[in-house]
Amino acid sequence: MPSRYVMSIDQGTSSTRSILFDQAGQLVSFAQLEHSQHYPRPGWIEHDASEIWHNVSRTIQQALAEVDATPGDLAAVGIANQRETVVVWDRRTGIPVGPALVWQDLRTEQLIADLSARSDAAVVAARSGLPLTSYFSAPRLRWILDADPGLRARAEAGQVLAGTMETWLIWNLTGGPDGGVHVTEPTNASRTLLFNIHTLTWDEDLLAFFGIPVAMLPEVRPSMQVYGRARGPLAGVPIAAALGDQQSSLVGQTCFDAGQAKCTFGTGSFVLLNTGPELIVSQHGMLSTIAYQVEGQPPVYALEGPMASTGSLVQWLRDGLGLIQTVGEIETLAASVPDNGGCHVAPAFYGMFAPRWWPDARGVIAGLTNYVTKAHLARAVLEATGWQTREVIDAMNTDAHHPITELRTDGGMTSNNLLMQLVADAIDLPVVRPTVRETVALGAAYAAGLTVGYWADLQVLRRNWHRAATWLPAADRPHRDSEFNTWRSAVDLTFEWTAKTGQAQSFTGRGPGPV
Ligand SMILES: Nc1ncnc2c1ncn2[C@@H]1O[C@H](COP(=O)(O)OP(=O)(O)O)[C@@H](O)[C@H]1O
Ligand SMILES: O=P(O)(O)OC[C@H](O)CO
Repeated sequence: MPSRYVMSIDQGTSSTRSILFDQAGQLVSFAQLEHSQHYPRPGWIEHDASEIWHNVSRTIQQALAEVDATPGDLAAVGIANQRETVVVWDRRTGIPVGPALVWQDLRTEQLIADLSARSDAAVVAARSGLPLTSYFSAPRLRWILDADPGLRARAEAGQVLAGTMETWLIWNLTGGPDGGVHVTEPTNASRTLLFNIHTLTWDEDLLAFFGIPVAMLPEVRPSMQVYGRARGPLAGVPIAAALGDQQSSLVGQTCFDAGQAKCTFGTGSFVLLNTGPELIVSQHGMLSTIAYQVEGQPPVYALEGPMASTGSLVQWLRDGLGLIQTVGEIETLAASVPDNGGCHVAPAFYGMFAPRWWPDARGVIAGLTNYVTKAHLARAVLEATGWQTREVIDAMNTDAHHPITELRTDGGMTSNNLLMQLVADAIDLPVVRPTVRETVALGAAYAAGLTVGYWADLQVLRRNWHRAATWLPAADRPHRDSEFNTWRSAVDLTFEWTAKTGQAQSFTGRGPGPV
């Protein structure tokens, strides 16, 4: 009997989902488990990699059980994962040597400041396509090595292994200490600061710059390739693709052509623009990254604009301020007023990411009068996501040769129709939501299914994509531009505040200027 499904494992920042998709790209079963977030000190965020692996195993079993499927019903499994989070583990026991350090973790700020001051620091952006910030993996790996005196020697001897989440999961899925395969692929490798995006290899100079022994790093394979066959609950199923979760949603949205773009609006939000075979070096604070690589083919590149604080602000209104009971309530509250009442939110809770890369900036609410109510504040929070998206899209359209003509969207925030309209207004482009919302998981399923021939080609996948709703921009452009400029002035204050007061944990003094 032909295989009925492809499984996708979406290992995200707050939860893990295992999902089965059928040939039409429709979701047929779904299992999800959250894992703990550990905050041992201000700015530190850790995950327990063993808990995550346990959750992966459980959700696989639940997703299969929901439709009475066995591994024999699966053509392949693909993995999409939170990027930049790193874990180091013992090759012989499979036990992590410490917590996984999460992509939002800021503990390496001082290390970054020291490295940035070096005369050879320019090599980092030139080879990796990324600015030297604490967002990416290498400084965290260095921190782990420095924190444990015996660890470097064990790493050099190949006794401990390092990886981002897809590497950890593939190693465990293929047997762990008993023959596990230690691999990564370019979408994840290109987020480490150690990977040369021109040659698609670990870069000797970058390894030396960060002091990372290559012996602990995984082998880099294409994003779409059979890495091995699973053992355990997926026994025998080919593990046929891995993609960083944001690149995975680009694939799930079938943005296969240069000029196609998507934004995933979640805790943070991420715009990716497919730039085709062309590696574009941004002059405006965007990241150059790999979109995906099919086995035997050159990579497809992308420009990316990550925004650190979007959905997390909505959670803050709920949990920090108690202004709403559920995140969904923000829409009704914000829609109860026609505008922001003069108030603007500059969302630098974890610094500002693209296009500014101001790690030390902290949030500002500007324009307060006693006319401003919680409804205005709620509206300003949603607008802040729209304005950040506009900054990113404006930058991409200046850098890229194929301008963005519409934005495909997914992620938890897209259930908010008012937000979708505010984003369309802000970017002055149509915003589209597809019928299948689990596009991160769908992308990894598509990638794995393509590898094993479950789907014939990209054209078949394009036909699976269907528009559920479209928001067109409102006409009042002069008013919009004036509001955007006012918001930008509020964002400028976020840097000035820290510069003048030294309020951040470790103020590095890096601010306005080239990335
Ligand atoms: N109706 C809504 N309006 C605004 N924000 C929302 C809404 N529903 C969910 N969110 C936000 O979306 C985020 C969760 O989205 P999700 O895609 O599941 O995130 P992640 O993958 O980053 O964990 C949360 O930060 C939450 O505040
Ligand atoms: O797991 P998510 O959806 O929060 O995405 C995290 C990103 O991959 C971080 O770069």
